[in-house]
Amino acid sequence: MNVDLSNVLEERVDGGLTRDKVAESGADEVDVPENVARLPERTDAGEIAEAGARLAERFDAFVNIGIGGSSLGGATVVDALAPDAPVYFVDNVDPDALARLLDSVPLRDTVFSVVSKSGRTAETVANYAVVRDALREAGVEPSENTVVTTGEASPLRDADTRATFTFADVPGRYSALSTVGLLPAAFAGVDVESVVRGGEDGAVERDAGVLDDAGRALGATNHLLGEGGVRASVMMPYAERLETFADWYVQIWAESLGKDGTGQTPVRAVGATDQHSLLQLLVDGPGDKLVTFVDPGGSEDGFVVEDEGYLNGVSLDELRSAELDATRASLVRDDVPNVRVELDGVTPEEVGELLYTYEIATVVAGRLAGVNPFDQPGVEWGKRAARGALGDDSCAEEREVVGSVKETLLRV
Ligand SMILES: O=P(O)(O)OC[C@H]1O[C@](O)(CO)[C@@H](O)[C@@H]1O
Repeated sequence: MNVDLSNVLEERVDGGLTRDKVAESGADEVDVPENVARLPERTDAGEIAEAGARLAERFDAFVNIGIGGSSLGGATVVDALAPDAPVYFVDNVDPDALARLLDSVPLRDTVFSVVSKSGRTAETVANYAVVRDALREAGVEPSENTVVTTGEASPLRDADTRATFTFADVPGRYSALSTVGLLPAAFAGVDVESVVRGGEDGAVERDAGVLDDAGRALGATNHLLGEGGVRASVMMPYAERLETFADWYVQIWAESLGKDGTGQTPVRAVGATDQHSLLQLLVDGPGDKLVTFVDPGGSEDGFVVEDEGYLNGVSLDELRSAELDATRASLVRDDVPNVRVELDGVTPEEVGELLYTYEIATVVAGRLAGVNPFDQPGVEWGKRAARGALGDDSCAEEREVVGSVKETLLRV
C-alpha cells in the first residue's frame, strides 16, 4: 500500500500544503497508545482462524449481531475479502430486515455471534433476545448456536454460549484487527493471519519521520487542511468490495474527531458511481472538502468492451483507472485537495494495512486537534433518552425532553 499526497500540495492546489508543513506538523510527536498501536502484534490470529474454522465445520451461516465498532470492522473485512460468504451483519433495529434474514438462513445451522464491548447496547441486546426466541421456536437450544465477544465487565459474559471471547482492550471502532473484526472473516475462510500481518506492516518505527509513516502523514494532512477550511472528508474507494470500508471510516472519523465544536464531516462514496451524483458538488460546491480515493489496483476480471467508439478494446479495469485519474484531475483543476491510497490488489495484507493506517491517522488527527479520539460522550444522552422513553424511570429527566420535542409545532 502506498499513499500519494501529491494533490494536497500547493504545487497542485491553491491553499495546498508544503512538505515541510506536514513534516513539521508535530504528528511525529503524537503518542499513539500501545493498546491501539500494537493491537496487530497482540492479536492471536492463529487462534481466531481456528475458532472460525471450527464454527465453519459445524455451521452453514454466520450472523454477527453488533453495532458500530462491533460490526463495521468485521463487515469491512468480509465484504472486501469474501463478499459472497454466508456471513451477515445485523447492525440496526429494523424488524423487517431481521425477519427477512431469519427467514433466509437455516436457523439450526446458523451461528449467531453477539458482539458488544459494553454488553448493554440496546440494539444488540434486543436483536439477540429476538434471535434467542426464534431459535427456541425452531426447537434449537440458543446456547448451542451462540458465541459472544464482549468486555471483561460486561453482563453478556454470563450468557449461556458455545464460546465467549474477550473484546480487545481498545474502543470498538479501533477493534477491526482483533477477534471482533476477524472472527466473521475467519468463518468465511479469509486468511486472517495475513490481514493482521498487513496491520503489522502499517506499524512503522516510533522514531520515523512524518513523511515515512502513512498513518501520521494522513493524520497531519487532514488536520492541517482542516485548519485551512476543509470541513468534510470524502472517502471514495473505486471498488465495491471496499464500500463498507468507507462506512467504517465514517464511524472512526466522526466518533473520534467530532468534538468540542470541531471535526470534519466524513462522507462515504464509491467510484465511479458517485462521479454521477456527488462529483458536481465536489468540483463546483463550497470547496471545503478533501477527497480520498482508494485505488484497488488491477483486477483479474479481464472484461474487454466491444463497441463502435473509443471504448472498443478497452478493459473495464482500464476504464475504471481512467475515470479515477480523470476525477483526480478534475478536482485539482478546481483546487480540491485529494489523496490517492494505492492498493496492490484487494488482498488480506492490503486490507489489514488500510485499516491500521487509518486508525493511526485518526489518533494523530485527533491529538493534533486537541481532542480525545477514544471516547464518544456525545452519544450517551440519546441512549438514556431512549431508555427513558421506554419507561426506565432512572432516565425520567431525559424522557421529559423527548416528550417536549415530540410535541409538533408545525406540520405540513
Ligand atoms: O460494543 P458496544 O458496547 O455494543 O458499542 C457499540 C457501539 O456503540 C458506541 O458506543 C456508540 O454508541 C460505539 O462507540 C460502539 O462501537
